[in-house]
Amino acid sequence: MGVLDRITDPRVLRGLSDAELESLAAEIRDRLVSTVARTGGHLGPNLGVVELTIAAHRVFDSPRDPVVFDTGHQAYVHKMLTGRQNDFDRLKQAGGLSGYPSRAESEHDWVENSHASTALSYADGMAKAFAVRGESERTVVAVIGDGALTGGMAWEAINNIADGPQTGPGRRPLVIVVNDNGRSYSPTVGGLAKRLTGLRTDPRYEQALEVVKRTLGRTALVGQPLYEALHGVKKGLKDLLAPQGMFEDLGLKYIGPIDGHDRAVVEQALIQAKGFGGPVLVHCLTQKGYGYEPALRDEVDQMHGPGPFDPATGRPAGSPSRQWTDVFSDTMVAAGRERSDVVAITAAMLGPTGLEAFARAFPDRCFDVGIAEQHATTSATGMAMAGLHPVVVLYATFLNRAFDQILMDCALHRAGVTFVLDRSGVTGTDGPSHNGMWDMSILQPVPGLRIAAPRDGTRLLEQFAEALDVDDAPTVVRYPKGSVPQDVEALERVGGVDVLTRAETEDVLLVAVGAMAGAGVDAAERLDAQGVGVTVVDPRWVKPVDEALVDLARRHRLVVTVEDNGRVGGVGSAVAQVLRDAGADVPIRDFGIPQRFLDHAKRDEILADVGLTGQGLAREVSGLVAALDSDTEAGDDATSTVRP
Ligand SMILES: Cc1ncc(C[n+]2csc(CCOP(=O)(O)OP(=O)(O)O)c2C)c(N)n1
Ligand SMILES: CC(=O)[C@@H](O)[C@H](O)COP(=O)(O)O
Ligand SMILES: [Mg+2]
Repeated sequence: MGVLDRITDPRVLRGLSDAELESLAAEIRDRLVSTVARTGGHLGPNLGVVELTIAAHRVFDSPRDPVVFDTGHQAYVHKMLTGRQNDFDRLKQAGGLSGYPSRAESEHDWVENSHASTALSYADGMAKAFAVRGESERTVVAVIGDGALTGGMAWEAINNIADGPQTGPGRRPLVIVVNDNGRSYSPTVGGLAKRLTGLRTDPRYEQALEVVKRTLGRTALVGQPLYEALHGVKKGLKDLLAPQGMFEDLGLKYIGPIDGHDRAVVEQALIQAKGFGGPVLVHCLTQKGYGYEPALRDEVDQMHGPGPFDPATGRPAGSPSRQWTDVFSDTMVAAGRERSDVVAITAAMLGPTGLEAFARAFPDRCFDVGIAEQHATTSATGMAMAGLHPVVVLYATFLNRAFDQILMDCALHRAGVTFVLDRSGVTGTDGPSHNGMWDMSILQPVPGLRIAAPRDGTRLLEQFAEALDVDDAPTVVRYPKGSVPQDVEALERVGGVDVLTRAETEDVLLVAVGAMAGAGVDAAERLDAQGVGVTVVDPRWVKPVDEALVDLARRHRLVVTVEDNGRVGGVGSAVAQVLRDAGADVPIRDFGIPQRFLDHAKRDEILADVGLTGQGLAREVSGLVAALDSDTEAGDDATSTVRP
């Protein structure tokens, strides 16, 4: 039985010897590599926080002292130390452990969403609550990466935290642990990163670490006295310790920089920080992928989030088929060659969004703004105002936080900005906050904005080109995670709508949005075998709704829409509204993702579970047609049965 198996509760950590703690760290790393090699997941980030997570759980009393992880992708070690090590082998599997903290899994998990730069705000709120409740002996710990620190919300929180009372009954003990590994996926960008990274590249960096280590190790001081001691000893390195000045100028106490892989030093720093009793920032220097050579050697992203891989080499297991992202990557490079006004913007996700090739080909026309989707949107609007056609490439779910910028900055100015949303629809194993299931709902009210949902790679290329030709309104092109399907050729085009199948009878008009075309065609074949005639169409541009759908609808007994987006306020709702406004009295039923947060599982498992498959759709539509038939026989109003 190893040490890890004995950790039934984080308090057990306090009784371990240094040797046992060393062994524990090694066991955790082995478990991380062996499990993630099978399941896929955030290997690099978690290898980088083994020591600091052990230290945090030895010094603080979770869950009474909340330990909050920004983004949460680096909480696997926390899960192992809070009694879930034996469930770890089912990481990210349906019914298994979530890849992020989960309140349903453990009282030690406070925050479960995985959108970056939020931890300090949660922590600020918790610290304020403890002060109001007279529980200022509780300390809130927030672990935040250098990448997440490039998100604006983190600075809104720091502005508040630094302003809080440092002592007395209303004090708010809050320890910010900056896990600074110098990277998001790729090296972290921006002025802040340069100040933080400056430490690593300056030859006096080792001296700084040594100074802090000696001071921490030698003194029994805590709180203010320690702080003075540290400050005084380091003042000779003041210009090197730029981050210290930056945070202190804001009124935030700063301890560091320290070696985030030296557990004893991290513990001493946390003990001193805890003793301070107010808000303190502990700056840990770590390496993403630490302790696993293939990750450290991975120059792309230090195995930030690999799929299954060979643990001996770190190389991917199997060869992935062509992904939607690959098609976009090639399309974007071609567009860059054709038009010098086309530029790209990424929010710290150059690789995952397929922009690396464009960045290599056009280094001066590709901008990484850090994890800052709101800034990306309005900066792109500025670019469009000044004569460029910017392409902002995000995961669909991360667009949510830039809604006001899209509405009030981009659309209000009719700016020709193109948003490319990868990971739209159900993503699956990354859990509820990563599904791209809201974009075609939240963007419906945006005046002038247009949305394209390509059904395959060829249409992605076509519709992206059409989007680039729009210079007086924001355009959106959205596609899902995973392999790009075989092309689905159209029989004809009616207005802007592609007709994909025709039948002898025009019973059902099935409007299949984007990647749902395959399921729509499959459903049509199944229904045809039951004698139900289905015309499947792909609207291509789903906003605004193409008027051609009205005439097509009038020729059928029933209209069905299907989209890889939330049902509420989605394309189906918009089509129904257009049909109503046109007086097209045809029953309509819309299919989409139900309005709930989806537990993690594979994309196909979830799509089957919510009925967004050919089989599921055929079953539902068959029932609707049968209801129409019985209504017709009974002479009832045919719409009474199927109107939503
Ligand atoms: C709002 C938002 N944008 C983008 C992402 C995608 N993302 C997940 S982790 C990550 C990098 C985080 O870097 P850092 O905070 O330094 O943590 P590390 O992985 O280095 O431990 C990004 C960009 C996200 N989760 N949330
Ligand atoms: C934590 C985070 O937001 C990203 O790392 C995300 O998990 C990547 O998702 P993909 O694996 O779909 O690229
Ligand atoms: Mg980082």
